[in-house]
Amino acid sequence: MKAHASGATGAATLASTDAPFARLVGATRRFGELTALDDVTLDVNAGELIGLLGPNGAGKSTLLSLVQGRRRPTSGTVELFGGSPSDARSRLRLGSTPQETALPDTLRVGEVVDLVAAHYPDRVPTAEIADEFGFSELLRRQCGSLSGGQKRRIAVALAFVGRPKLVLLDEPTTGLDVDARHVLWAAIRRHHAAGTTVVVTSHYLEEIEALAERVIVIDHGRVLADDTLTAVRDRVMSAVVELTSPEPARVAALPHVVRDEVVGEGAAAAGRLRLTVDDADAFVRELVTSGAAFERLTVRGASLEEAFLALTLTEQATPLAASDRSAS
Ligand SMILES: Nc1ncnc2c1ncn2[C@@H]1O[C@H](COP(=O)(O)OP(=O)(O)OP(=O)(O)O)[C@@H](O)[C@H]1O
Repeated sequence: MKAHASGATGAATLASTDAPFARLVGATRRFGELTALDDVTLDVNAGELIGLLGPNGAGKSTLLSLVQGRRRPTSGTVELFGGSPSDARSRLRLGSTPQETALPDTLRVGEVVDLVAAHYPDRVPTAEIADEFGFSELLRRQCGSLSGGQKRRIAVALAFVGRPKLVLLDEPTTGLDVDARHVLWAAIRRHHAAGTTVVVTSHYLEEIEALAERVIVIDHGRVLADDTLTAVRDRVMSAVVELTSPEPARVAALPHVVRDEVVGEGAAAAGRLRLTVDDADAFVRELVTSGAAFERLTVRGASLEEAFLALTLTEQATPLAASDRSAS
């Protein structure tokens, strides 16, 4: 795993400092017995657009809350702009959207935008931000009358209204339809191109693919991968192969098999194997060359859950026990 990203964007040169905008070193956060974040070390550098990808409960929000200074690490350190995340000066350079949007029901949308913008020395004009995030027609509406998706769009826009250097977006497009999602993605990309550093969390691979240049995959509080989008996509793009074979242990031991299980019940399903492989074409070539008997082979793309699982197993390089292979 690498802790520093290439930051290969033109926007990186706009930064006034070489220090990372955020730095976590061995950051661990526990809630009682539960370790939500486990020994995380990474930098967020100026100009990056980072996707934090992980399933529900992976620790994404916890990581953001440490950077925002809303929570403290149980152990390890977290810095924001080279100082404490709870320092008010640091927060002026930070924009964020809470997962649960809480806009005051009785205020008009335009009033809320002005209220939030008033905290910042240099703000985006209301009409401009509304146009960019697609809610110009809502400016005079009371927040209480808005749909969940409309509130979501406004909440994300609020993260950018003070022209912060670093924006943290926690699942920005949850609950949005495809069109609204695309409007938001375009606005996020525009702000990034103009020099804003962005960290966005999601459990949708599609969203991370649409936005991020660097991807950090997190699960059970641990960083499983931290690399370019292309490199991470290659690794999570595993496939699931099913086949029936009288010699399952031999098939499961072939190269490219990351995970194996026997599926189905009863005699009819005996020898039916489900394999997660990191390269389906290469696996099938190996299978044929091996001479192992097989029939009824099917291949499909792995679900994100299966891909995460495969990634976890690859990272830990867990040897699959022979007993697992023959388990029913
Ligand atoms: N205040 C809290 N008290 C106890 N447990 C918590 C608290 N906040 C988070 N957790 C637990 O920590 C783990 C990580 O949660 P976190 O919200 O960071 O995950 P996430 O990746 O953001 O998930 P999601 O995608 O569902 O929002 C989960 O098991 C969660 O239940």
